Amino acid sequence: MADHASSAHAPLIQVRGMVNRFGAQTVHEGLDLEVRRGEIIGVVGGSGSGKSVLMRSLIGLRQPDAGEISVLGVDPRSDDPGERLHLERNTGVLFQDGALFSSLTVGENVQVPLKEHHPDLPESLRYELALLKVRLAGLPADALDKLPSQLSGGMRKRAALARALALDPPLLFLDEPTAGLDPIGAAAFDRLIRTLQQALGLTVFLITHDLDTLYAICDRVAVLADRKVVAAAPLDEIERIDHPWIHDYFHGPRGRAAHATAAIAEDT
Ligand SMILES: Nc1ncnc2c1ncn2[C@@H]1O[C@H](COP(=O)(O)OP(=O)(O)OP(=O)(O)O)[C@@H](O)[C@H]1O
Repeated sequence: MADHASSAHAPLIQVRGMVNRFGAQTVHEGLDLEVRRGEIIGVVGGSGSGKSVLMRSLIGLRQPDAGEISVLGVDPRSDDPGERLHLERNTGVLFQDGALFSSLTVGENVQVPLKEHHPDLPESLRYELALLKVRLAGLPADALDKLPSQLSGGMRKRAALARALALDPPLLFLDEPTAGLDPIGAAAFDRLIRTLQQALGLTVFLITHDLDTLYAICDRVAVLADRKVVAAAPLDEIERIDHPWIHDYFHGPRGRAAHATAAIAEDT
């Protein structure tokens, strides 16, 4: 494992010159990105700009065509089983659709990573840990014994978050966590992520289309356009960048509304 992973100041994620192609289509061409320890970085970009492909490359589900990636000091596609295990144990992932096992209860879903990585844990302790994560994700204890189909969309997201937190990972990947939630549910989920990030010292890589989320909880925003990250900076800096997609996104009607909501939230 690379030594720089242990340095408190080293970026937790570093991408250099990444290329991703599907046949004749080039999705990323020379993409660079750094994610700093302890930040929530919001990743935005038009539909098809390659946000999910970027995330899949970072969690080792896709081998980029070129470039260097380091996540927690290791290459996510390393052949070394120890390095792969290190990544699996230290990253939590919340996929867009939650990706819960539909035939397992919420409690059993949360216990899946515990069983896989800590098979020697007594069953009673595994149950207690699952209960803790479910409560941490803001669900009532009785959600533990329910099937995902018996929960609302917002509760399913929380259950998936509980599973992502099962192994106490320092790094969390969230793909559109508030998609499909009503504005009040989305704002509550944003607050939950911020609270957990602060309480647990998490680093969060968060793909979103939700401008309210960006204004509410992101420390920096990375903008994907033109097949790369065209800017990664705090929102106030991003808003001032002269780029057509950034301008349309942040200064269109939805951008103005989100800005106004954030200003009101700050005043109250
Ligand atoms: N497995 C695949 N095979 C072929 N093309 C793919 C594959 N995965 C992604 N792509 C293409 O790569 C491009 C980027 O996809 P990606 O899902 O990363 O976009 P996105 O920015 O996450 O979009 P959205 O905001 O709509 O979710 C798209 O044009 C998509 O069709």
